[in-house]
Amino acid sequence: MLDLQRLTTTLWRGLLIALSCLALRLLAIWIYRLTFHPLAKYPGPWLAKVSDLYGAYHNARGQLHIETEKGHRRWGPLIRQGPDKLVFNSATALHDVYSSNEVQKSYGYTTMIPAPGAYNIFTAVDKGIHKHKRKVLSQGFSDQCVRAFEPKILDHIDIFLAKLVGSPERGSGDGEWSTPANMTDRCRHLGYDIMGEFGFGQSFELQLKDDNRFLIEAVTATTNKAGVYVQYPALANLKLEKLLYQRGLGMREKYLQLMSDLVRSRISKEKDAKNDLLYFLADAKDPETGLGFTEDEIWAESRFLLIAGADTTSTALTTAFFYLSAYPACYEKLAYEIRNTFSSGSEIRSGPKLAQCQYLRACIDESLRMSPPISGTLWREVCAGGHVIDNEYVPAGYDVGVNPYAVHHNEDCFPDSFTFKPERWIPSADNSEKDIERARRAFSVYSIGSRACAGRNMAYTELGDSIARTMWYSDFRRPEGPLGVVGAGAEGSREGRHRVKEFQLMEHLTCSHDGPFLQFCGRKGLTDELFHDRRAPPASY
Ligand code: HEM
Repeated sequence: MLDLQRLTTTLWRGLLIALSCLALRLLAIWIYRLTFHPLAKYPGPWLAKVSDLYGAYHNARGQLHIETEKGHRRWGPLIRQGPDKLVFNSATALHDVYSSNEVQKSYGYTTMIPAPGAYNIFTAVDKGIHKHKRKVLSQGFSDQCVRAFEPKILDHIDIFLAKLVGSPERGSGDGEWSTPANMTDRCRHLGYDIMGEFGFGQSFELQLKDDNRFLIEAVTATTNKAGVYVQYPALANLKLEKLLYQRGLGMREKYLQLMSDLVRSRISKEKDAKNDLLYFLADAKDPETGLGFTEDEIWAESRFLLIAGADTTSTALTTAFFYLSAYPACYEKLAYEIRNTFSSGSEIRSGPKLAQCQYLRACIDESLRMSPPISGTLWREVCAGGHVIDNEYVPAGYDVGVNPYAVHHNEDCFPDSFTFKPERWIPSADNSEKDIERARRAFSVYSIGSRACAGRNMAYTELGDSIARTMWYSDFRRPEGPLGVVGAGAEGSREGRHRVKEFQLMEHLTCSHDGPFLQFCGRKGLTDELFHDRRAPPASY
């Protein structure tokens, strides 16, 4: 009995000593990080200086972009946002970081690798591996490939519009408005269907039926988890997703199965059956080395491409609908441009007429500036020898970056930055070429340099066609009442969520959002061609 008591006391003592040692070690690390650490002199939130928990916590809550923007306003253009991380806020820093050879993608990206060696173009930190992947994949993103694919994009957009307008009768222009539709859902379904076809030669048919709509929840769970681990890579070892994203991860199994079936069935088809991305992945070779992709690599790329292409573009489209419905003068100006440039809806496709719609392009860029679909800092690690960023020397081994949301709301680059002003992208008496050049230099929605977005051609084609065709065939507006403000900031909310004309993004790796709800009304005599061959669009919404 006495022995048992003694044993318990010894165990408790041991535990207490172990905990005290751990606490002391942590304290010593924190004191070091706050005082002697090479980045100790930089300002920033206290928690960020001592631990990456700061970034993980705010990312999990979808608000790290907002905290970063607020941080710059409080502490200036250079802040410490993790024990080993610096975030800058200027156009010069943007170019110094992302166009430089002295940095590489940060270690955090490797937490997204599903199995050792299974890199994709996005997660490959090694510059040589990336270069090979980029060369092979870029062939599938060429202008020529996107143009060849455009008729498919247009088919999906016409389904999107037919379902929004609802019926050909509503195209009578008699002011009968559709029931409000949540544009987050509609644009996601459109974006995934287009990407299914572009990537794998097969639509997921999210617009038409709900069988595969679980994909969106599965991808969201994946990006939410990845967003946290990129901020705090050590957390990946704890496998917290089993606790935090249980439902989404259940969906993930179904998603992996669906993707795996898709990839297998596509690979087994004739190689040149269609010019989709899988064709390039399966068959194209690096023009210099003659090397292609293995089946594992194809698998890793296709999973990434779905997220890269569908999630981002659908957020961009939703955002454009939000701002156009929030700024009636911009809506009118765009409607005028589209309705006076084309003579029929089917004429709206890439070509000289669409290219001449400069207000359309300005609206797209301004939406992307206001609410970038990738709003988080894209961390880069400084390579051996260190690197000078915006006149600041950063030693090797530290992570650096510029936050797209913050730099897009830097008043030196974008005056009146929280107002949607497409005019800032167009030369005029009030807006010189120099002003536009300054804005362009700080525009980082697709990032810049060798790791910049490979699919921006495709994104602009999808966005331009969707918005122009919507403006051609229909009018849209926000409904009265509470539905009319879904997705907007609210007065009285915490700072950063308080702007009623700003679309609210929850930043993870890509972004989640809700709304806006919109009503549609077909333009008189114009919607018949939309409903041609689809008299009864399935009423599955
Ligand atoms: C508005 C829509 C889009 C936005 C805002 C966007 C943004 C970005 C950004 C910021 C990056 C750099 C990521 C990093 O450095 O970690 C990126 C990379 C990439 N994006 Fe996009 N993207 C969009 C659409 C697309 C589309 C439609 C595709 C494909 C069909 C695509 C394919 C890629 C690929 C392959 C990369 C990796 C490039 C590399 O590392 O070499 N993106 N994108």
